Amino acid sequence: MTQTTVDTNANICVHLQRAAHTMPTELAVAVQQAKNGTFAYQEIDFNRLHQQSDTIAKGLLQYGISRGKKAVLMVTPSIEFFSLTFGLFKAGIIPILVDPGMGIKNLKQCFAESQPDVFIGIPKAHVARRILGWGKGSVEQVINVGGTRLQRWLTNATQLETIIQIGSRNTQIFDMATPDKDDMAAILFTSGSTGTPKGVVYSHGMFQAQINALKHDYGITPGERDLATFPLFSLFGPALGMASIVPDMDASKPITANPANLFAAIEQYQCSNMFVNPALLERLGQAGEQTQHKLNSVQRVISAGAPATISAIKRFSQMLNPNVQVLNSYGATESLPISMIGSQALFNTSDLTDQGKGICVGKPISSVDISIIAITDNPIEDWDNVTPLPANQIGEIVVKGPMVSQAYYRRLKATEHAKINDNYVYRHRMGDVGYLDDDGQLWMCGRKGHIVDAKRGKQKLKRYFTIPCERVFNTHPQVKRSAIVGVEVAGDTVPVVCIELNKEVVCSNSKALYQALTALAEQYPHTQGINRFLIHPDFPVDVRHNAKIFREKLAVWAQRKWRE
Ligand SMILES: Nc1ncnc2c1ncn2[C@@H]1O[C@H](COP(=O)(O)OP(=O)(O)OP(=O)(O)O)[C@@H](O)[C@H]1O
Repeated sequence: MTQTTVDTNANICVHLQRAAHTMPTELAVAVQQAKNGTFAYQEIDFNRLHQQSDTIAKGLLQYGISRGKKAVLMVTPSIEFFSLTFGLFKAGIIPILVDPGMGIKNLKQCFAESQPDVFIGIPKAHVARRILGWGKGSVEQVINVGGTRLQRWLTNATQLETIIQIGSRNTQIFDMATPDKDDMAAILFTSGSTGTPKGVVYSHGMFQAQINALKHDYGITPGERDLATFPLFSLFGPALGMASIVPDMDASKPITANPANLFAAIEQYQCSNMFVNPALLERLGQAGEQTQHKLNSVQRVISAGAPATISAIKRFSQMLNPNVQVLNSYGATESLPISMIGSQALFNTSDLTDQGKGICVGKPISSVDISIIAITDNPIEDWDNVTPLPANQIGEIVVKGPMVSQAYYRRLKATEHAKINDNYVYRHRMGDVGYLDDDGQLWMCGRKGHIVDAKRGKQKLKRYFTIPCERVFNTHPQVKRSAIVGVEVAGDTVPVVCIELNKEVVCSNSKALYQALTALAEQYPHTQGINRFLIHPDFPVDVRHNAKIFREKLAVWAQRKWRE
């Protein structure tokens, strides 16, 4: 490997190649298998991972899957998942990554839209593919990973072992694909919390920028060990010279994870880094509190994907050594990470959040430019026609930077609505609203599509932003969480706040609670006028984060309730 190859090739695998040369026998990936309280681990070092992914790349190409083809990858985190993904990148085949947690209907839509040429999956995925017709009409080759003899037979697919055999027969040194930084590297689907998931086109340059951010803004160094609970992030480990330790859990439903498995993996490998989403942070924090568990090796915790509550971070932090921070990251599939705030600084903002100032998501990551613009549902073609809003004014969050995606896959309308041309580089409209404060910190005030405009007939009376309103009501001890929605009453649109009760506090009288919440609303100008509440037994939320409230569903429910 020459230095020139590394510098001029935007393929993420050059980092793996480099690690294979500089630290060949160091651990790259360990995968845990838990059974009745005992743990086994499968391990692979950087050199073997590099070799194995080379072999798979050769095998895939020789098998007839040419460069530029698109391959759905539905493989659970395992050694094979890592070697396959790196193998695909090396071969120049574009992986399509979907979260199985998004549900059958959404998955079908994702496959119809992304038109995969190849389907690579575990037996369960193949059985679903065959029954539900996923990829019918576009998929030409199917490859199965793992399973029992019967399961393999049911898949009616070529086995990964066959691909490896084909690749092994070719003993020539493999030259990985050398894409340009703007070439498509992968298609990643959003979680679909505001509608149908959208395929985000990832370029090699975006992955590169994410790796840079992890190195420079998060301070990750080679030789570290990461408890990898999210498949995409776990891929960055080996690219950073950091080992990914994969615990035995269902990554698409983190809330169902067994904390004992995760604690054991951290202990076994003395993990210095953890990537956890807020749902898992909450679950692990509760378990840690019960058993007085300590995570002595952990030096850094990265939380991303959805807002984490201060109480959950505080509880979790009790397991950490003093001065170890939970780094809260803000971003979206389309652009990640955008900003970050450490837990110490976050705790100092909690009073402002409770008063309705939004959630502080910190300062921009280096090389990211954040602007706030006037809220509109229309497409904006050119940045030259936009005047950003001054500090402290709520508007749409717009971002620019090397990790910002430039388009959705085959979704012209969505691309038109989300991208703004700025001298041939596109800025991304996050679909969130918020503001920048005088210190340049970003405050999130909710999703644009969830704003409630109170109206008399068609005339707008007042605008309510979700997070600033809801956080005021959430300070009431009987409230676990709340969600504001718009309901039509006699031709007018009125704000209604749905309440999920805190089960630890008994609520004997809903009338008294509503009175107390109305009085709370009257205390702040931005919540004044809210006086309708409904108690909901259990908010519909996304499975991955257990935090993103499906407000569209709640609005329908609230409308029906109001009519009853
Ligand atoms: N730290 C954070 N604090 C508050 N909200 C966050 C944070 N991180 C992410 N989010 C929210 O999550 C969104 C990104 O989530 P993701 O990319 O998974 O897709 P989604 O928005 O849930 O799905 P879709 O775009 O299909 O509706 C952000 O736009 C923001 O609303």
